[in-house]
Amino acid sequence: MFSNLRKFGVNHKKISILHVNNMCCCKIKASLKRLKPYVPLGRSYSSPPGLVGNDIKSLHSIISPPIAKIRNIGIMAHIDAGKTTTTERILYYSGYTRSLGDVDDGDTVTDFMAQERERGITIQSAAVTFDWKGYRVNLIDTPGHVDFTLEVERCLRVLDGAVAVFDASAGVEAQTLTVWRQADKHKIPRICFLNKMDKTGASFKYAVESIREKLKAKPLLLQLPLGEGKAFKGVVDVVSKEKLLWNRPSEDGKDFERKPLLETSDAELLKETTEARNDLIEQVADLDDEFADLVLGEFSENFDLLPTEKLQAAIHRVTLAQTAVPVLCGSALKNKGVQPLLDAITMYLPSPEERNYEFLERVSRLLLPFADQHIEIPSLTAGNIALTVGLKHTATGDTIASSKSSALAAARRAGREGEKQHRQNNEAERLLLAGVEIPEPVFFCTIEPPSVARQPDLDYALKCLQREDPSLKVKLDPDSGQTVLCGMGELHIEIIHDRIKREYGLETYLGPLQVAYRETILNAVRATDTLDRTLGDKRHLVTVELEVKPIETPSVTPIIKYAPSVSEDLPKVSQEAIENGIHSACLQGPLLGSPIQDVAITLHSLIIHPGTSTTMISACVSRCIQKALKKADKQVLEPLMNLEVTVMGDYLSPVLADLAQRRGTIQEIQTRQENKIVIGFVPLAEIMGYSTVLRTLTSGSATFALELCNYQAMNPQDQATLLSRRSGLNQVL
Ligand SMILES: Nc1nc2c(ncn2[C@@H]2O[C@H](COP(=O)(O)OP(=O)(O)OP(=O)(O)O)[C@@H](O)[C@H]2O)c(=O)[nH]1
Repeated sequence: MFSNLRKFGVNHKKISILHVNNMCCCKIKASLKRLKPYVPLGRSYSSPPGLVGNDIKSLHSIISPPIAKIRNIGIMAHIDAGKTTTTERILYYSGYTRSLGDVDDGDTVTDFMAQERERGITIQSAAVTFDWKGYRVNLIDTPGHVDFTLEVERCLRVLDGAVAVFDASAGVEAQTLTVWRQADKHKIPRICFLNKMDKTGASFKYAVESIREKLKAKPLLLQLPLGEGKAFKGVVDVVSKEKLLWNRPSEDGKDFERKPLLETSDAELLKETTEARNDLIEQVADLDDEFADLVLGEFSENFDLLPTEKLQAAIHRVTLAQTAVPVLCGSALKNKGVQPLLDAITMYLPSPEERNYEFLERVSRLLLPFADQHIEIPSLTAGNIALTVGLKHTATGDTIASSKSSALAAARRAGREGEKQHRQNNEAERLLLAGVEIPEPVFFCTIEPPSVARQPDLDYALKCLQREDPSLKVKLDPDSGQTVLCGMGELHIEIIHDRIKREYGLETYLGPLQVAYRETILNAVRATDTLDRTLGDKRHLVTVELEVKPIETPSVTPIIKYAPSVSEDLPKVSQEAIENGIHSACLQGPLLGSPIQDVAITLHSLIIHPGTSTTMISACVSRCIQKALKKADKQVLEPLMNLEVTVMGDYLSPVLADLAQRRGTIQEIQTRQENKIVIGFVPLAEIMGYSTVLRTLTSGSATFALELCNYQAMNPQDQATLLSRRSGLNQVL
């Protein structure tokens, strides 16, 4: 079957012009190597629906469904909420797999990287495509761990909708807030799935309240649970007033009963559901004028007569407008509630045509993703998600346009809009996908190849990994010449190290993991410098006078200003040379060699002897800034993390005592059933290896989430300790 497909790909050399909204979302690098017709790992897979023999018609129908029937969605959540398990059930019920994968057994489809299977977590997003009741769903499972936030963001920008999965016993957790904010930024319509309803402590009411309070979202309760914790056996569909019970003997949850609620047998439940439905109708009518007219007109006397389809259509519009979020519940692990979630995805989340993209592209090779398997396809219509290979210069966050001129035009328009700081005209937004916001790395360490001869191999591996993951930064230490890896967290760097070994066959050595500090100054200083060199028969002479001063508003890059006398007739090349000099000087502060931030630099005077090279101008400016910085009162800034620890009440005291020793600040302690949620801040330097300590302190019962809050000034005592500790290390780095 697959060989037929490939033959088809080859016979259709004329590659179609494509209208796609993004081509390079996931795992492109791996695709060529992994184009295998058979699936390893002993899992049983069904053929992608519709692919029978060499029936080209059916092939067309699977690769080109009508755009209204396409759903591009992501699954997002806090770590361990159950995204991968839910995805596994989705793939099974849609007929994509023939057996149920299990995160805990390490045999899921979407967590296919070795590191993901070993650790039971998602690291890289995986895309899969399946059909459900005549709809094509392109689904991306995104990671929940905070170290991989960028991976989530790069996916969100190509999605038309998302399912936010929650642990129903925990409600909204720290990372849920982060991904929710990211989805807000990309204006992604969402539905919520309260998973783990079978877990002891699961509470539908509590989880819904936390969505309302913490996410400031309006939940639309489309279902009510039938039982909670061990008693959870199904759901009530509030829209259609039916009960859905998974009490059949079949273990896999494929078969379930769907029955209308009856006055005779379910009087109490029917009453409760009718009330919930009436509330839902009122809520939707409040948000949608078209529906309000209908409800207030024909059906004002009796909401029961309101047709289900009308209510569903209104919920779809409200979801698309992002004025409310539908909420469903279930237990992916116990195989309950996943099919209604699939129905809701197709019914309430938008198709690409409802999301207003306009794209035109030409690419040489197209692949349809099935997690780590890929099938070559000849063409694709607008609104789909597919992969392309062989792009040498693109990196995560790029938008591919049809031609250089249209890309330039789009970039110009986007630039103009950026300058205006408002977006009344949405044109650029439609032409350019929002770039990903790359978080600043907070950790770094040196990395060395097994031998000097393998340095080029290491450089190549790091270059490829960086294109895939821009939150990984690589730099060269100017003093030692060593390669330095900068990443989002301990786990992030560990995984990169592991990938270099597995995917590029290089056994590298990592130096100790260090916190990425920053530096600033506390007072304004002026400095003058002259550089006078004769190289060959040419004299290079520059004299610079400048001022460096601290600024209130945080700014990672220096603010550059010119005194009027300098700016008058400064040639563009000299200006570029000056700015290069400023930027390079600010990369290495005088205290720790860390980047300088929150400063403004004013150039007061500049005398350039004719014939002086731009390199010499940059060098003189850079040296003058270094001189000024040395004279100033200096301050180390350290990364401060938002910390949320979930701990059983009995273990609260040792956790608090430990945090006090780590220079932690506690903001709030909340109660969530029998758990305490400790919310506060802690300097990153104090929290390295925290998971092991927390496990010991709480007998493994606590979990925590960390996220960069900001960079804050260290107090003089801590700064002095750090400087004396690092003075030896600075010789090396
Ligand atoms: N009780 C219960 N456990 C569940 C349920 N769904 C998932 N789990 C368990 O929760 C753990 C995490 O599940 P995953 O599916 O890996 O969660 P995830 O959100 O994909 O995790 P990351 O990808 O690492 O963010 C596993 O041990 C699952 O077996 C559920 O419905 N009920």
